[in-house]
Amino acid sequence: MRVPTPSFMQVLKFGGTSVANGANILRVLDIVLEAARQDTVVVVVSALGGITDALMAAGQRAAAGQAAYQELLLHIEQRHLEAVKELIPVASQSAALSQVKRRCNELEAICSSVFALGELSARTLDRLMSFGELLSSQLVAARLQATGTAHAWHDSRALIRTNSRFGAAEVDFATTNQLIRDCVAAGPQAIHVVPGFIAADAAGTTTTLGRGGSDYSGAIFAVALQASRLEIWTDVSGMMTADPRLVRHAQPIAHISYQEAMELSHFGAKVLYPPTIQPVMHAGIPLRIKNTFAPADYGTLVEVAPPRTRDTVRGISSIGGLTLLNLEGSGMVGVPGFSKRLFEALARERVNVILITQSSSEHSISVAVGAADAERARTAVDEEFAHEISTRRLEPLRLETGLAIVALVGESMKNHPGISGRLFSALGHNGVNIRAIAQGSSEKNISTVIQASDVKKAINVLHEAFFEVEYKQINVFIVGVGNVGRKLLGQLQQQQRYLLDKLQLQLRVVALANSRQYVLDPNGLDLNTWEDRLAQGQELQLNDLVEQIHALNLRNSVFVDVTAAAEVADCYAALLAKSVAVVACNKVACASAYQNYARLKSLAREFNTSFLFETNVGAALPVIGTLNDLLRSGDVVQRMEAVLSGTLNFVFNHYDGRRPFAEVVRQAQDEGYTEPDPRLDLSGTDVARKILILAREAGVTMEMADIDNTAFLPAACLAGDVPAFYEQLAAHESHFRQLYDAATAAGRKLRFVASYNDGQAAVGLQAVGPDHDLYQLKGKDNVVLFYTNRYAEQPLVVKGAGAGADVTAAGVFADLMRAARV
Ligand SMILES: NC(=O)C1=CN([C@@H]2O[C@H](COP(=O)(O)OP(=O)(O)OC[C@H]3O[C@@H](n4cnc5c(N)ncnc54)[C@H](O)[C@@H]3O)[C@@H](O)[C@H]2O)C=CC1
Ligand SMILES: N[C@@H](CC=O)C(=O)O
Repeated sequence: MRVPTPSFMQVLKFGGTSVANGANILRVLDIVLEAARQDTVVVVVSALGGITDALMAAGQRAAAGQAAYQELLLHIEQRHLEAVKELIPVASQSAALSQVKRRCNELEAICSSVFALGELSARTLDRLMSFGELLSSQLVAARLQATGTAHAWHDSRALIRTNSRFGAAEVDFATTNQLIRDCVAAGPQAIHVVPGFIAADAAGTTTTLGRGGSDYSGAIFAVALQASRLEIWTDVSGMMTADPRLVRHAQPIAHISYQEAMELSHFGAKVLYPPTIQPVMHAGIPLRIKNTFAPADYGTLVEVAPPRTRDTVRGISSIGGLTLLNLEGSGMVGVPGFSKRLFEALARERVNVILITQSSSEHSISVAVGAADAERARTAVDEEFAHEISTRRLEPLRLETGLAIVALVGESMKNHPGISGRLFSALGHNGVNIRAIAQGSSEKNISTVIQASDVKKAINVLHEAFFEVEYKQINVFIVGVGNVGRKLLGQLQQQQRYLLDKLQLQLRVVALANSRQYVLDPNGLDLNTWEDRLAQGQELQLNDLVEQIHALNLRNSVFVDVTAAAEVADCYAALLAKSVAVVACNKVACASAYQNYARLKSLAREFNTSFLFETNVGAALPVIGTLNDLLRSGDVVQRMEAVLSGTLNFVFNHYDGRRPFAEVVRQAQDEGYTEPDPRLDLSGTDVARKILILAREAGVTMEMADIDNTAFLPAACLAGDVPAFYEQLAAHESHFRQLYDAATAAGRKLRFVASYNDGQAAVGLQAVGPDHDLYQLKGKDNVVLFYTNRYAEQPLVVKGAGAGADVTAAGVFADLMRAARV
């Protein structure tokens, strides 16, 4: 790299949005005049935003015999005439207006020839497209003229010499440098205005430098003039850590090396046309990206040795619209020349290879190419290897479509172990499947090939992992807003600020549903107004909701089931299989067929997500967590004895014959301890589910039918619906009174006990004496006694409130935090 000699020349290039209309051009000229107070300035101008596309479309329409090309020409002319009127006082408009008219007449003539011939060659297209930059640069010059500012306008076709590769011409730098120096450096003016993008071949025929080529024109002028700097003025404040359209918290990168800028620009950071960097890098010219609409912003300085920052990754970028070509077969192993033939076949078809990866077994090579090239590539490669395919040494080329590359870029990555580990773990936790990986030995770029539909999620997840250490977004979908759900929402609302400030966690409730309706807002619902929003929500179809959760594909997604519904539990598998974490206080899934319970747990493991249900037993008490801790540390559960029903404990602690049994049960329901259907509590089913879940968590394969449930309710109480149940409880008051009196007479208390012993589980009512561990259990408390190898004599005891909407909601909240891996 050469150290440039001091120069008082700056090259400023302005993009299409910067010169989109008269008002913007005035901003541009403020910037130019400011720069010209110190240095000679070369102003490289792009076409007005949207004009190049309009010119191409006009040419294509004309070639297709569509007279409607004229509408586009009219539109192009109007845009420029309007700009003249905005820029130049009426009295002096006529010269500029007639210049626009003249250019547009030329344009019309070319288009009508294309129309007559029905053909648009690359050469003619270059000619057509050149009008965008010719017109825009002349507008800028016309304004300078009108304000009496000394300047010179030059036609870049006389200054930049290229070969005749129309559409992406290659520059002859030796001739170009001389032409530019002779013309610009020799001129007395402080401001030189030139059209970007266009050039000419040795015969003087118009060529173009590729889409985005105005940046490249800027670099060509900067190098030829040995400018002190090149500034690319655009509509964003520099290169960003990620595409701001995809990542809300993307930040401008203040300093970046040429190499990193090159990597990022190749990988879709559209602010800079990739070929721009190479020439200025070799000439050692600093390149600055600035925002025309926020000129005070620092922007991005591309330089040799940017200052070190704590960020090892400089930016994250992506390219979409890719197809992976997979060449596989045992015939390649140990045989030199296969890759050469593969790449030659692709090169013959002018297929641009974007990424290459080969397994060390040499059994397969994967190559990412643009989707538009894929079928041509398939034909070329299958023809090249026709013999090997027919003899089954190779498989026909296999194509995987709908892919994209997401890449981490940063020169410091090579000095930091663990970058790829963080990348894979962040993507893995979010169910982003990596189809291929490439990392050069220079470690400036780690590229992953993933499904295009995962790009937004992947970039956000990686941005959080590498740039937002202090900030993580959790997206929550809550189904069920009854007793517990409502309390949960209240707790989330109350804690949202705390979570953000203290844990740097942005917890967003994206969807809410009850049995009838749901409301979904990808930006998160306001928890102060959720009831109104839900009341105006859409009719709930659970499958639709699940599909929408998949389609949104938000990072760190957690589905929370606060219902008692089997159909909601039936959704878990589909969610877990897409790496959406599931938190449930609904016990249906874990108490369903063992096979289903085991499958859900295995899906969570397979898809690297969480299935959490601590509140299934003992509400927020750490029962399942404690059991898991015992097992993980190698202990073995021998026996469990427990009171697991808050409702039944409340009922037997409050019933003394003075108030009817039915009334005490009603109170338990009113206080929010019972299941939505209280018959599940009173019948012992809820307790049977809980001991089943504990036994399963302890490693036992068991079904509901294996649990011995000694009911204490007369059968008639369960014969009808809930109102009938209460009527029957009242009708059988003497039965309950008898149970109570018998226990009291013996100095005992009634407890509904769940027990597990050596693979057998049972639930039933017992009258326990004062020396029994369960005798003193107050109110709605639950207790679990774990007898294990380590806790053989005295059990490990977990005890406390085992029911109630508030505590249950808190337990769900805690699981939610665990699922978010906070
Ligand atoms: N209350 C407690 O102490 C504890 C309760 N639980 C569990 O919490 C869950 C919820 O209990 P509660 O809030 O008392 O029930 P609830 O009856 O008050 O509320 C249930 C909610 O689920 C909704 N829902 C019902 N079926 C639905 C469906 N098919 N699709 C979508 N939404 C549906 C309802 O509209 C309602 O919003 C139950 O599974 C219960 O076992 C767990 C531990 C303790
Ligand atoms: N209905 C249950 C609530 C918790 O699971 C109970 O009473 O314990």
